[in-house]
Amino acid sequence: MVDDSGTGDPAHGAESGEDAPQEVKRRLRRALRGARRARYAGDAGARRREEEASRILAAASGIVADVAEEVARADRDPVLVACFRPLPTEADVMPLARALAEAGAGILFPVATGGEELDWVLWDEDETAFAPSPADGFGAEPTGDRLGAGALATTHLVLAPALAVDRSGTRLGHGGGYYDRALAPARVRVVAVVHPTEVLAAGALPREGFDRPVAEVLTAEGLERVGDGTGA
Ligand SMILES: Nc1nc2c(c(=O)[nH]1)N(C=O)[C@@H](CNc1ccc(C(=O)N[C@@H](CCC(=O)O)C(=O)O)cc1)CN2
Ligand SMILES: Nc1ncnc2c1ncn2[C@@H]1O[C@H](COP(=O)(O)OP(=O)(O)OP(=O)(O)O)[C@@H](O)[C@H]1O
Repeated sequence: MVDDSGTGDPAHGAESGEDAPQEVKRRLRRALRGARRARYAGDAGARRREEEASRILAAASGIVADVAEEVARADRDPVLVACFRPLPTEADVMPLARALAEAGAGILFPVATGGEELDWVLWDEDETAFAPSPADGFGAEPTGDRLGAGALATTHLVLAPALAVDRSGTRLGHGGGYYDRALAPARVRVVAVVHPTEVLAAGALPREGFDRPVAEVLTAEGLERVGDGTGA
């Protein structure tokens, strides 16, 4: 039934497109990106980010211990962890990536394919060069053999970038849908990594059918379970 009452019924706004989830997400992304630039751009922002990177590493000690245990248990293929090469105003996960590599994990980074999917490259700290991605907005990405778009299905853990996460487990990314697509077929522990102010109240972010919830969120303030902690 079409609501033409003009009374402010939420269904009315949804039907006219005003509060469609994609529109709400767009507005939230704009605000969150602005807040990120204000807090993390420039010299003072870079210092804040660097100081937070060591606290992110400390907060992730349980993750590093879990991965080290998995490495000790696994007697065959390498234990893989997907990470991301942070853009200058994203939370800096590189010290954590190095710690996970030292614990014996193989670290994957996403690369653009030119299409709707991401591909994944295995990182070697001493050998792998990062070069600017040919795709807009992707930042630097590693050069090297590509493992294929399905690589997350074989990972032990995915550290996912986000602009924000809410306490029901909904993750808001940059809007490409890349992580939602990559995670759709993968039953894997997903930990989003964001700045402390980007962990929002449950329900603050709209969730659509294809949005893949996360089980945990990692910030400089700690590692927090969100939703029911299973990523459901
Ligand atoms: N460090 C890092 N690497 C990453 C990601 C990330 O979020 N962080 N990605 C995570 O997926 C992928 C790249 N993400 C991208 C996501 C969207 C757009 C993009 O062009 N977005 C549009 C629409 C944004 C909007 O609707 O607000 C745009 O900016 O015009 C580009 C890259 C892979 N690598
Ligand atoms: N599993 C999927 N299969 C096909 N298309 C998808 C899937 N998931 C998301 N999309 C498409 O991607 C678009 C962007 O999704 P969304 O706004 O949730 O991105 P995001 O989660 O912020 O971005 P990202 O995952 O790259 O960080 C959606 O409008 C949808 O059309």
